[in-house]
Amino acid sequence: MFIVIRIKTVENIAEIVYYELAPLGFDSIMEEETAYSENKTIDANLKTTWITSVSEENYNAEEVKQILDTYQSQNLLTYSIQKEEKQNWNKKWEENFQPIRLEYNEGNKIEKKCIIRADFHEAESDFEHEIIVTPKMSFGTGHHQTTRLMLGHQFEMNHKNKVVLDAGSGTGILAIMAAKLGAKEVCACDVEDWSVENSLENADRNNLKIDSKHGTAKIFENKKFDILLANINKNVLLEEMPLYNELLKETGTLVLSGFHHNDIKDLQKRAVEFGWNIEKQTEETPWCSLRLVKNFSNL
Ligand SMILES: C[S@@+](CC[C@H](N)C(=O)[O-])C[C@H]1O[C@@H](n2cnc3c(N)ncnc32)[C@H](O)[C@@H]1O
Repeated sequence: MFIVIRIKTVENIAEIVYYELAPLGFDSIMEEETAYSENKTIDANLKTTWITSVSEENYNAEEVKQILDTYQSQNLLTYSIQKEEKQNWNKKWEENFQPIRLEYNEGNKIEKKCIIRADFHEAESDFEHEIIVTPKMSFGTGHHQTTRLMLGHQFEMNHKNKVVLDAGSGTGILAIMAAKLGAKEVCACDVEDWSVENSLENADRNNLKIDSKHGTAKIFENKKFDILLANINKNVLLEEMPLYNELLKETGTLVLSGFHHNDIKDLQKRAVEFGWNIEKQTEETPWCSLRLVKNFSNL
């Protein structure tokens, strides 16, 4: 059984509250029963119902209540908490979600890099890459800033013949991109079994093979990777950086996202402790990402 929290608030507050709940084991936050049509502009000031859940075993009632009550006392939200079976609260959105088109300005030319769409959308052949996803309960459709930040790094990195790990795969979107960019072996893991299942289904949808397992990156402790992608959250990243360090080859690249601008210093500090160089840092406010490479002068 799951503890399900419904929060009535505007989009920005929902994101901020989720940022506090994620380290307590909550999965992604999604809008319940809201279907955006192509013609409807999304009103970020509209109060809608947001839903997030945590398994009953991981639920810390006191900490959760403290977080939610702080926002409620400022009239920023109202909330309810219930025990429920896991189900696809995302269904209505999933049936209507709009494709994400990743286009970049290259001098005076627009580079149409990737379209992320569902199988019910028309194909658009002018994009260099295409990813087809049915997200169900999993995170990773390109609608969130952190996914786009991760993909942005991937487009700039050489994946040819590389061994790649997508830690915290959600839909498997980053793993699928790695395979499309020429990786010779792609592994993925997630602590939620529905995400493992979903990543395998999505890889299949894109006619690709990935080795997706249930668990943290530790499940691949006997392998070494050229590229490790981890879009999770600040606390997990800080805790697992020693593990990522172990899993990466000496020439490896680590790409991280899932943290806010205010927390970037903590991650940079940790990276320096491990002798990593910051190759690139990107931001889609308030979310950030870091691309790290091992510092050869420290070896
Ligand atoms: C923000 S989503 C990222 C999904 C996708 N990779 C993307 O970039 O859109 C984070 C995912 O990490 C998973 N997760 C959380 N803690 C984890 C851990 N310690 N190890 C592996 N996966 C974890 C969650 O279940 C969730 O699917």
